Amino acid sequence: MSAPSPYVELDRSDWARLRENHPLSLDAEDLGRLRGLGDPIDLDEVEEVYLPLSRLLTFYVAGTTSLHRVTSEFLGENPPKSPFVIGVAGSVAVGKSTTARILRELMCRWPDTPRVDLVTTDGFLLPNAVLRERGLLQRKGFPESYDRRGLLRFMTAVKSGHPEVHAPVYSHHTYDIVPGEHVAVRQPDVLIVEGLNVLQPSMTRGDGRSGLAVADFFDFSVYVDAHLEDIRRWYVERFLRLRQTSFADPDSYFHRYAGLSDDEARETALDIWSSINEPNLVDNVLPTRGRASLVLSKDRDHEVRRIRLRKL
Ligand SMILES: Nc1ncnc2c1ncn2[C@@H]1O[C@H](COP(=O)(O)OP(=O)(O)O)[C@@H](O)[C@H]1O
Ligand SMILES: CC(C)(COP(=O)(O)O)[C@@H](O)C(=O)NCCC(=O)O
Repeated sequence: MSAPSPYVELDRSDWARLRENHPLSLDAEDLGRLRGLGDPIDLDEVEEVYLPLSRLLTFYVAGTTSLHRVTSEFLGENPPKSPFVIGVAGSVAVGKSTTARILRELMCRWPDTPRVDLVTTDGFLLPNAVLRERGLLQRKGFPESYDRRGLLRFMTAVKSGHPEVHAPVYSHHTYDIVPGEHVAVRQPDVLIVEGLNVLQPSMTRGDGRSGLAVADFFDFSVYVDAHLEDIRRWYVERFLRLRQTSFADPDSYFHRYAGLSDDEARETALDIWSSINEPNLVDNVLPTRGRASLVLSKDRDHEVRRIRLRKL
């Protein structure tokens, strides 16, 4: 007998059947807008992987809403509407942002969840000046490089049904927090929170914190998974592509990399990958995979091949 697991595992074709003939309402143009740089996702994948997931999520939203109603009736309260919160986790360069954007687009087309907001946790990174002061500039993306208390306060306010909650904004272009800018979250039906570390357990009690973690506010979570060697390759390929796009702009923090030859760019990307992103993946991100409600496993071509859904 195989070891008991809280997950049920399906291959893509079995999972795809769970779509139950629900029509796909996205077209190639929508997908072009949602796809991240270098992500080859096609409409078949949206139809076979993300459409069944959005259908499952509508059931979860309904179930969670009734559960909240029961609690409110028990307490004799009439609390403000609390959004259904979905966390999307995984490595740098695995394609979390594409997953999050597609989920958003599909979920807002279901009748019960027309308002879906998306927030990325990079807005809660500490500004470069603070990272520098704390000796953390080479640790961007590690749990300690975030304003974790700020992120927790944000989640608590959103979940409490606060009419308007603000999140700071990060720019990949300037590689820093954008001063004075924010995104506003105004009581959506669903909030998707995407980021490397969203499934991290709470900070230790010794830090004098509440013991709560961002993930405690999730109603559902997705971990986007792939083999480390594949993600490393995707990171390097994206870095090579960024030379022609983002890095080409003189205002880009990475502009100094725009003129690198292919070999030099590959070497630089591998250096950043192996000194920052791979250790963070191995030490902090991957260990949280077992906390996700759903794990999407990609093959070497970026295609989702296997789906694990938590049933316990
Ligand atoms: N240096 C960069 N300049 C511009 N955009 C970037 C840069 N690095 C990453 N991005 C973009 O930021 C988004 C998030 O990237 P990342 O954190 O690696 O997560 P993922 O690839 O899993 O979505 C992606 O859409 C990616 O294309
Ligand atoms: C901004 C990030 C830390 C991701 O943040 P997230 O939204 O996942 O919290 C990451 O994309 C990043 O830029 N890492 C720094 C190392 C690098 O340039 O690859």
